[in-house]
Amino acid sequence: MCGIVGVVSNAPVNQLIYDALLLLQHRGQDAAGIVTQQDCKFFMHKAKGMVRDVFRTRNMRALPGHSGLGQVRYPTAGNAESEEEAQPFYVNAPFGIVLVHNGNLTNARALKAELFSTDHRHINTESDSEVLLNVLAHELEQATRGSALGPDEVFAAVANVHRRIRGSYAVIAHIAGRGMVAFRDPYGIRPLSMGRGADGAVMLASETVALEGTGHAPERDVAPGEAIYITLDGAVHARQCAPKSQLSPCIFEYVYLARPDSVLDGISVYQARLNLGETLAKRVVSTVPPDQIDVVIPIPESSRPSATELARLLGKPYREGFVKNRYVGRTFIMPGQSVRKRSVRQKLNAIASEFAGRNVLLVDDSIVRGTTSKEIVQMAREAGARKVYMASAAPPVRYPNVYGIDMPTKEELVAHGRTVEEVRQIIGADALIYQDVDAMKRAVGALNPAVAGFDASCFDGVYVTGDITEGDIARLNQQRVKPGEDEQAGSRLTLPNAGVA
Ligand SMILES: O=P(O)(O)OC[C@H]1O[C@H](OP(=O)(O)OP(=O)(O)O)[C@H](O)[C@@H]1O
Ligand SMILES: NC(=O)CC[C@H](N)C(=O)O
Ligand SMILES: [Mg+2]
Repeated sequence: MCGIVGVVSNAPVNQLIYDALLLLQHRGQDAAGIVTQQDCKFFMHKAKGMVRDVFRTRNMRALPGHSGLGQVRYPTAGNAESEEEAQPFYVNAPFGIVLVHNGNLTNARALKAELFSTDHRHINTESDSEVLLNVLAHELEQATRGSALGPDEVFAAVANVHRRIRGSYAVIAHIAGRGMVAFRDPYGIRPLSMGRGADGAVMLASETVALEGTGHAPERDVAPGEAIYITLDGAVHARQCAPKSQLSPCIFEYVYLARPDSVLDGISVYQARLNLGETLAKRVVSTVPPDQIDVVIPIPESSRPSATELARLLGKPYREGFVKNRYVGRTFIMPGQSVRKRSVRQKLNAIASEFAGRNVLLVDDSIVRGTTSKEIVQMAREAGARKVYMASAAPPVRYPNVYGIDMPTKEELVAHGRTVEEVRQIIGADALIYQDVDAMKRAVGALNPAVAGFDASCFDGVYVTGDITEGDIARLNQQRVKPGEDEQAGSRLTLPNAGVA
């Protein structure tokens, strides 16, 4: 996951995009970028780092114009270390296009070869998003041979993009001097919503929190397979561009990725987490007799809604036993296991009085590598807890994700190939209670009957696009550039980071 935003307005948009990116920071902490457009020229600044660190006043001043895009990156393809892979990406022909992408293409390598041999396009990074931009550019070029660029040509191009690319993609692209096009993959794996400001500005963003937080009333989601084309005068055109589509969003958005105050595809993330707490309560009761639990303690931040509901249903006090250092980011989306491990202790500290002599039920939204739960169980014991039970609002994470969550190999997942009892021993808890896969799908799905199903592949190994083999998973992992490898690769041309204008 990454966070993306695009806006067409009749006033300067640089601050608006910055504010929206701050509201999407939880979706990507590695790099950030903004591009604006004025008089058919793009102005861009992007770099590694969090939004606050990437943009200084001088950078903001150099982003004029009434339309633009932004992105916060959480790398899941290519090279996490590379500044060049920060988004937006730019291509000069046809028209001049910039693009931001949330998701992960599963056929990027084959497309890269095809782009070179057939379309004669050169890709200069390892990023799947640069591949995606070039496919779109090629298809726009084809669609406008002999005709001017209008909604029909844009939609024809997007239809061909759907034909060529595989995987997950929520995309916003800006065509210089013309308009902005947004589209989602035919399963709607990654989210994308549209809203409108009182002044008529149209904004697209990964989550409704970015719309609301910048004064844009959420209007609707971009449908799976649909494309929306907004011309620079603010006129909105929409068309279904995929031959077949079926709304199957990534369930991990509701479990962990999205902010609880967002509504994605008609489902309140907060309510989804409450529901998960409710179904988890039933599992807890059948595993640990309630009279053996003194207190329910959440592991901040994402588990709080589930933990409150769980405590309420068990009739147990809900207490804050861990305090989060708000200046440390989300640990799961940090690159590299050693930094993640160090960050858990930097991020969370126990309030000893909440643990001393008590049987505590710790609640987290999910256990992925087990980094957090292992540390936390130990911290609870060090703080004097008598018994430490652990409950996860999500089922065991057993399979790699190929759609934009950084879980590339099964070996790194603590529950892969292990029984619940084996995981319990590893994290050192006195009991471990996981959510059930079907119960999770029912708990979230009940909130919008229009959702056909979910991509829950990291829990059940069923990949919603239906075309993923073990070999694909291994190949996708191999294609990622690990820290340190890029320097050895050596000869890649380094282009300037900013200022395509
Ligand atoms: O088993 P692990 O590999 O440790 O991953 C799971 C943990 O990571 C996430 O927390 P994170 O600190 O990223 O964010 P949060 O503050 O939103 O909970 C998630 O909420 C779990 O606590
Ligand atoms: N998680 C994402 O959405 C990442 C987008 C893209 N695959 C990248 O790695 O930059
Ligand atoms: Mg957490």
